[in-house]
Amino acid sequence: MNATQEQLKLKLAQALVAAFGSDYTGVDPILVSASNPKFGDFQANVALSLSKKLGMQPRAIASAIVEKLDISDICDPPEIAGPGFINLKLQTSYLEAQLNAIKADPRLGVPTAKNPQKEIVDFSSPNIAKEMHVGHLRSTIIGDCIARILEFRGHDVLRLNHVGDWGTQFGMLITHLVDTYPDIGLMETSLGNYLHGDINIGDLVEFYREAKKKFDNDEEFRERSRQAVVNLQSEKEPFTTAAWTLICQASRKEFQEIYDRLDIELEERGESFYNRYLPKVVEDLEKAGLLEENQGAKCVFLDGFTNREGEPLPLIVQKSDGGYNYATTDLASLRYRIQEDQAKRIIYVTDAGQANHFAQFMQVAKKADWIPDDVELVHVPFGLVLGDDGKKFKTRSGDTVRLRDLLDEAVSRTRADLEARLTEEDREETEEFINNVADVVGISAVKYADLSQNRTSNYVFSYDKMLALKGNTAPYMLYAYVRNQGISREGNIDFENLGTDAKIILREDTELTLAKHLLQLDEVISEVEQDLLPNRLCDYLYNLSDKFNKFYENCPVLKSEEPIRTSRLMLCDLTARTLKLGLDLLGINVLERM
Ligand SMILES: NC(=[NH2+])NCCC[C@H](N)C(=O)O
Repeated sequence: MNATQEQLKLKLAQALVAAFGSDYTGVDPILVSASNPKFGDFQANVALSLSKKLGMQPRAIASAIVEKLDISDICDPPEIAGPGFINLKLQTSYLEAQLNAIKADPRLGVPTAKNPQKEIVDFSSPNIAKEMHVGHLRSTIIGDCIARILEFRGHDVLRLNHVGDWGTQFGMLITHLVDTYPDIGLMETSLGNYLHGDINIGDLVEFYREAKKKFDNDEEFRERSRQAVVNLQSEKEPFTTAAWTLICQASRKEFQEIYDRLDIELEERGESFYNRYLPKVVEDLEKAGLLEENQGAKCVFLDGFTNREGEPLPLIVQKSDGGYNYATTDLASLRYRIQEDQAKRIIYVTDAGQANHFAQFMQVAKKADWIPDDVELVHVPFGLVLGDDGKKFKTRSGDTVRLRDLLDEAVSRTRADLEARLTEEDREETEEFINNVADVVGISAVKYADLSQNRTSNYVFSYDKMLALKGNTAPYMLYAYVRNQGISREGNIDFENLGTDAKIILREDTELTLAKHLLQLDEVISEVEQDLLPNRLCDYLYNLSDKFNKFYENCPVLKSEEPIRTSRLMLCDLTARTLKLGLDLLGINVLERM
């Protein structure tokens, strides 16, 4: 609901009380968008719902409300239609005034949140020594977009990378490291301990595979790996800790390359961070009387999760060997984020496959009374990335796709398209220009393809579709911006120094439609802030460029007489700035030329 709607709602509520008395204070006037734009912009349906209570015909109720309704500064005189709808149509002068007010505002009329709060977005979160896969890519893109929108609204956002940097697999990785580089030694320095020697892990995924193979086949290796885990978890054995650090750093370097290319800011606080808080989780669950032993494991039985026999399922928080798991870590991190970070909303962005995990540990935390009433926990699930064949996205040979290769491919295809276009248009551009355009458009296409889908559904990854110049794609949106800028440039006016008498004037229907859409940005952004669906913003921007095109087809801009010429140029400029701001919130940089 935007400011205009809020104002209308308020005035309707006041009219209702004026007409029928204070018993009707707080009654919702049921203001919604008009079911048919022919009838106006909004309709209030309250008269129909009050008919029984008042013992009156809805149309009579509607006219009694309208009689007391003073909205002459916002709308044309209201009309009563059908069984008793109150139809409202925004006045052109009102729309003009609104646009003239936002045109000098860098936030384009989007207010900051009334109650800014601490929000944590837990996203990306790949696992050390494993490949960062397309699922992590989705989490990274969606999480970043959500964080950008919350930041724009003025919230204090903590972007957390909950990397999988802890667990029994590190035993075998450390042992394999020692076996592969027998010459390594420990250096103890004032800045901490590290390993020295000729170490070059190279391909970490391959390294992981080798370690796993030995672990599965060699009892002696397995035993040493177990000892390494014990050493690591005690955090007291410097060599093991240094080896672990080295492995994490190698992975981190690879992740960072991806983050740099995608322009992602993230603070790493991995699972290991919570190691020291794990025993206390179990202790406090015990104190809360929630803990039960089940085949040697400590667990909490869950409501609403049952096995095939219909018996309640347990959430294990400590395994029979004393080890902790993914859920224990999430319980510890949850407490830390509430108590230390003082978060009021914690948003977890992962694939829908983890929905049970989130529902389960959140249920346990609620049972233990660890979640204050003013704290909200939200799992933001997303669907799978599929290949053309409708199966999980893979390379032709059936391997998981490396993100680096995926981004390279998007960029090189963009480059090929661009070069073909340059030849066709007989245009010459520098190598630098071509590189930059290919990079921006290629990366943006990958991001936009992901964000423009309703995240809850699976989506089919297709280079052809995401790179198409037509349709709801990044290249199309970036073009819309460039074209728009081109018109403004040709108009040759200085938007920043237009003077106060330069005003937006709305004459044609297509201008009015565009104007109304431009004024809906704040509503869309607060919707995304609530329901965390970035595709709403993509849809908004796509519709914006569609409405702009219709306006541009219908209304001459550069050839118009003043003051219409300047007014229309200002509409172009506002559209361009709205596109730029919207794309920026999606994590996409615009180009001035392409
Ligand atoms: N707090 C969380 N559990 N965050 C998500 C972690 C994602 C996990 N590392 C994975 O790759 O699936």
